[in-house]
Order: sequence, then structure tokens, then C-alpha cells
Amino acid sequence: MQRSAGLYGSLIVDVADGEKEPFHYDGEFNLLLSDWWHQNVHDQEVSLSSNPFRWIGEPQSILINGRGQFNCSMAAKFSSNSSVSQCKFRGNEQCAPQILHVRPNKIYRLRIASSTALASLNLAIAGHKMVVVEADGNYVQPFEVNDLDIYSGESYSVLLRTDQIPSKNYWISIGVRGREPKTPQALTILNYFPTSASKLPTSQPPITPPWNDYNHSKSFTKSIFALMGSPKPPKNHDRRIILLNTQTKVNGFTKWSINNISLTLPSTPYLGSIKFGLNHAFDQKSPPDNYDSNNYDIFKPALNPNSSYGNGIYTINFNTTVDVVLQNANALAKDVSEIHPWHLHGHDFWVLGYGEGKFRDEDEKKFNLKNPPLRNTAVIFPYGWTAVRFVADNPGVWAFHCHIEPHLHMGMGVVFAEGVHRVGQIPKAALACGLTGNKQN
Ligand SMILES: O=C1O[C@H]([C@@H](O)CO)C(O)=C1O
Repeated sequence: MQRSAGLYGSLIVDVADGEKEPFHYDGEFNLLLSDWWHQNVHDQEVSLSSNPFRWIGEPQSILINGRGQFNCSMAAKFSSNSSVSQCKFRGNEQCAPQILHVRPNKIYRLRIASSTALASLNLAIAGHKMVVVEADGNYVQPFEVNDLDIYSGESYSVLLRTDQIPSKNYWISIGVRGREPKTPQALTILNYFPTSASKLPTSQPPITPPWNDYNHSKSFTKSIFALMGSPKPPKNHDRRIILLNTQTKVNGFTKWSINNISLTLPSTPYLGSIKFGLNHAFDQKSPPDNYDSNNYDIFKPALNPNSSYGNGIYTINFNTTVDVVLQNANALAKDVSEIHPWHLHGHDFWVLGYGEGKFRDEDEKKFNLKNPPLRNTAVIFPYGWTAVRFVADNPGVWAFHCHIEPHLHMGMGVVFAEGVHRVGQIPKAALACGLTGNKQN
């Protein structure tokens, strides 16, 4: 859970020398979004690993570039009984929001990334529309939105045209989606030159869509298509893996499981144990490629909620094409199914489609093979499925997991390995623990 303790940052990859981006902009901002708890991360881990289970709850603040407020909502300035004086920022306080200073009639690129531990977010800028042009480092067919959903692990570029009255400033607001929010919106200001940055916007901050308006989320997510000319997926797959996502119990402890296995990472890193053939370093039996879909009702809590721990891996033949269908289901409590953003290491995948209910073989006919977006994170909606396709062309061992930190801690992930014998020398630091601690390459 290091991410929720603050271990994150952004890497911006520029286009190669001599290449041009397929859009123009005059300036850019980097907005790295995260969530923040007052309880320290070790206590959170203990709570999550306890029986009875104690959930970490919703974050106390949403942070923009590491800065946020608590008990001092800037929006309070707009309520009639607010003690306005408490909330004045000079701009140099640690928690003062980073203000976006812009010039009128220009185009700005906002690079927005979410490294939240839990929260799904929605970002809106009062009075302005945004044009989405890039998702997870891949260009998309530009489309215009009033607000943008972003799940943990995702990143977007949007173009913002500063075409509003420049004698005013405008709120940028970020609120929680997908879980009943108990966290105030994060706020900052779009400041037009030459207006003073301390002049407060005259209109209210944009209101986040209702947390459970999943149609709003789906309509955004399903508007994302690859830019024309982007690499297309292979027409067929060599293997299909269906991963049922369930909240389960292992020996009375609350866990998340994939095809009834809750991932517990071994103490020896996989790469070294596979390369050196250390067969006892992790379960040699592969986890299943499917679940008992004929007899499992995804709309109800499981009849038998018990699962087991495991750390076996999916070994994928090198250079083959794999479809993964992520199947959501009901959690332990009745009528609860949550959002999970799944993130793949080492590859981009094409998002071929989303569906409601249980995935059936005939759903494959509806896959988008024409212009599916290439991404590294894809969300599953409550009681729905999401299908992704990737080519296993990157030798190594790769995690594929729910990017919600407490969920991964509770076992919500799988491990893929491909072409490990092609991996060259493994750096010593990557072998420094477990059974490979004394291995020389
Ligand atoms: O993993 C989770 O546990 C809680 C809840 O299901 C049990 O308290 C919650 O909201 C999660 O996302």
C-alpha cells in the first residue's frame, strides 16, 4: 500500500524527435490526482488484514499534485454561514491549491492522471468544455466533454480552450464517483490573465454527477476510441481467460478473489524463481482460465463465499494473443457490486467491449475490432464485464490487478508470465530477497 502513503509521481513521455503530436496546444499543466487518509497506511493494512475485517472508509481529502485541504473547503465560501476568513490562501501554504494561470484564447493541454488508492474521480471546469485526445499514453479520437471520469491508474490528456470571459476566474472541481462520497470535492482555480488569482469565481464550483449515475460513467468510457491510424488488434485470439471478480472469505478473513483464488504474493520475486527453476517458490499449478459460469449467479452474494489463497501464475505462450474477460459480480453484501479499475503491467491492451450481466460466448460478436482504444487500465462496472485483448510479446512476469490499493492488498490480482527464458540478466537488486537472495546471474 505504498501508493496511499505517497509513493507516486508522473512520468511524461515526449514524442520522439522529429515527430509531431496530432493536435496543437500553447501550454500545458500536469494534474496528478490522489486521495488521502489521516490513518497511517500501516494501521490501514492491519485493519484490512484483521478478523473481524475493518474497512479503511472513504478518504478525508482529494489531493491535486499532493495538495489538498481538510475542514476548510474553499467551496464553503459560497455557503451563507461559512467562516470565510478561515479559508483564505496566500498561495504559499503547503495546502494551498496549485492555481492554473492561463492566458485568454489559447489552448492548454491538461495531463490528468489518477494515482488514488481508492477513489474514482470526476473532474470538471466551470464554464469550459474539454476535448479528450489521449488516454493512458495512446491517442484517441478527440471527443468533447463537460466533465471527465478518471479511475485509479488511468491518465488522460484533454485540450482546454480558454474562451471564456477573461475578467473572471473559474473553479476546477474534482469529486468522488462510484462509491457514496464522504470526501469533499477538491477545488482549484483557473485564473485568466490579467485577472488577479485571488479574485474568487462568481459561479459555484461544478457539481460532480451523482456517485451512482453509472450511465453517465458508461457513456464517458464508451466514447473512447482509438485515433484513426492507431495499431489494430489481431483478428483472433489464441486463448481466452475469464476472470470472475468476487469478494470472498478465506478462513474467516475478508478477501477479494479471482476465479476463487485470492492472490498472496510469494516472498521470492517470480522473475528469479522462474528463471532459476525454483519450483517450490510459488504454486506450480496454474489458476483456472474460467469459473463455473453455468452455476454461478453474479447478481447474488455467492452461495459459498469461501475461497483460498494462491500465488500460481498464468503462463502465456510467447507472442500469442490473449483475451481476458473481467467478470464483475455481487460482493459479500446483498445488492452491492463495485467498480474496479484493472491495470496491466508490461503491455497495453485493446479494450474490445463492455457488457451488462454475465459474459456469454456470443458477446464476442459485438467486440470492437475496428477502433478499440489501446490502454493499460480498464474499468469493470457493477454487475458487468469488460473484455480486453493483448499480445504477449514482452518477456517477463507481469501483474494484472485491481488498481484500488486495499483491494490488491486483499488479493485482487493475477500474474501473467511470458517468454521468461528470453529475459537477459536480471539486476541483482531484483533478486535480493527470498530464495533468490544469494543467486548470482
Ligand atoms: O473491499 C471492500 O470492503 C468494503 C466492504 O465491502 C466491506 O466492509 C468495501 O466497501 C470495499 O470496497
